[in-house]
Amino acid sequence: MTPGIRPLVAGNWKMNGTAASLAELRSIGHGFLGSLEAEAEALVCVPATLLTRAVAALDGMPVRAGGQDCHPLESGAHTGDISAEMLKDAGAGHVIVGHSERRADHGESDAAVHAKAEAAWRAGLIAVICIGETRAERESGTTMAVLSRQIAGSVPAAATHANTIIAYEPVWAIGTGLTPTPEDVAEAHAHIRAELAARIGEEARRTRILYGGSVKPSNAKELLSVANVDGALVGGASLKAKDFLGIAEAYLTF
Ligand SMILES: O=C[C@H](O)COP(=O)(O)O
Repeated sequence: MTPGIRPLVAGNWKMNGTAASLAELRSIGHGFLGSLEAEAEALVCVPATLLTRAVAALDGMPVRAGGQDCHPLESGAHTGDISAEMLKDAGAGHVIVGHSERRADHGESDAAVHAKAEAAWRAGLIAVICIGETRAERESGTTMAVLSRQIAGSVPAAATHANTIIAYEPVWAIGTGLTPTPEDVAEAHAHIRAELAARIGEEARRTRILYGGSVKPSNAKELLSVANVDGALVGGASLKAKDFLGIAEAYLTF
């Protein structure tokens, strides 16, 4: 947690979900009404096929819907791609860019992620920029250097607390049930805050830095209480309302 920063619990449904999943989304929305909405903001980034229906399902509830990727350009001959403007038009408020699965599956470079973050801003979306080291990088002791390189390459210098959220996701912790120790999370988030300050100045103090990677109700309190952890980016556990709400409920205990 960071004094003065309102936490965000964000879900990433990845390539999961059909119309039948909207009931879970509505349960997430209902669950945030009242005491949870007082403590934290909520976002669920759904597949593009569900976005308009997700926005409708969450109408009147304190949970936003977002996208999972965008093309750098506004429109054009790019079969299968979706622009930030299209996500905005569908009702998104946020878009994830540079998730490690996209960096790996689609060869996205830091420069590509940088361009996507600027595209998000152009469309009026908040960019959730993902960074994080692989297992090999962790084991070779280069985690902090990797994070520095990714921030320098992926985060545009015009980033502000209002248009950007950083998500620290150690690649080896995603979907594995493994998590870094609280001490390791603290070290990484403090490093990210310092590197952001060097890049974007004062804005870094108010910019959210989420932790992602095997966050569950059982470890949420330990991870979310770490200094400079301003929320979570949740994959698998965001698919079930009970688990997602169980994670957010950590904020009722601080
Ligand atoms: O975007 C979310 C992350 O990749 C974390 O996924 P996970 O919670 O399934 O480990």
